[in-house]
Amino acid sequence: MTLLAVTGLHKSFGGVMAARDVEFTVERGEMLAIIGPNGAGKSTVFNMVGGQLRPDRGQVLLDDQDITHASPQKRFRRGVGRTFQVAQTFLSMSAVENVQMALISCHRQSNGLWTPARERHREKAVALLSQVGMVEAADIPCSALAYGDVKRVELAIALAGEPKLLLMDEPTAGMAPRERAELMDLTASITASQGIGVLFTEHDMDVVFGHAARVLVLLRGQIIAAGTPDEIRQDPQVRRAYLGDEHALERPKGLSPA
Ligand SMILES: Nc1ncnc2c1ncn2[C@@H]1O[C@H](COP(=O)(O)OP(=O)(O)OP(=O)(O)O)[C@@H](O)[C@H]1O
Repeated sequence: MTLLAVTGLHKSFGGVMAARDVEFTVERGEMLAIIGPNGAGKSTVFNMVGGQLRPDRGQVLLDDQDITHASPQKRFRRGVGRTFQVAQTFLSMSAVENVQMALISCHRQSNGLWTPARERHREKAVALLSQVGMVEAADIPCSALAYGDVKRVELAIALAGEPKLLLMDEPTAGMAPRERAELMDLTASITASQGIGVLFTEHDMDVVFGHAARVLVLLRGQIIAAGTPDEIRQDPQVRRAYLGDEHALERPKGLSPA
């Protein structure tokens, strides 16, 4: 069964049609990237899947269940996890405490329990940090970690919710090129092995073409192409959309779409 099925999504802001008739699917273990020039509608589509925006029309199905009008919290409980452009960790808390907090919140145990908070879910939190290669930094405050390491902790936090679908909003923003590839390799191996579907937006074309199984290209709210990275690279309409530069999608680094 398809994990995520989006059909006929429309959203307009006043006279601006930010998304029109957007349709796509994400399978278990698949990484789908949404790309497009600035203002193409990527955030709008992303936020309609995450529940931050309500579509004017259309449907979002997760595991065949209609979540079109569910709140972000309800989607989270159904298995939609999310990471943000700027990492959302508590900087004064250690890496493991951040993951423990996420686990406590997932189990809705914020108060009234006998176990001191610092011990709750510690074992599970350490296991999650180990998955993202951060176990040795478990007791270091996030404020003292390199940004790339904070992003790994954030991935562990997102995994604490045991998502079926992970939404990643520009996951590598602000990171050095090598760290970007490492974070995405890690994400790909964890999500593929656990059958988690990933939907991500990204401006770095190395990340997109190096890590997405499929790519969706938006232009003025509409999908103009969908396919494998190779298919997208060869698509003439996509090439035109990127600055009219036919080599734009071949550049090794730092593509800035129009
Ligand atoms: N809350 C809003 N109110 C009015 N217009 C909006 C709003 N959000 C988005 N838009 C408009 O909808 C269109 C799509 O915007 P969106 O932010 O989804 O694009 P994007 O592809 O994510 O762009 P970027 O790459 O710059 O983040 C743009 O024309 C934008 O100005």
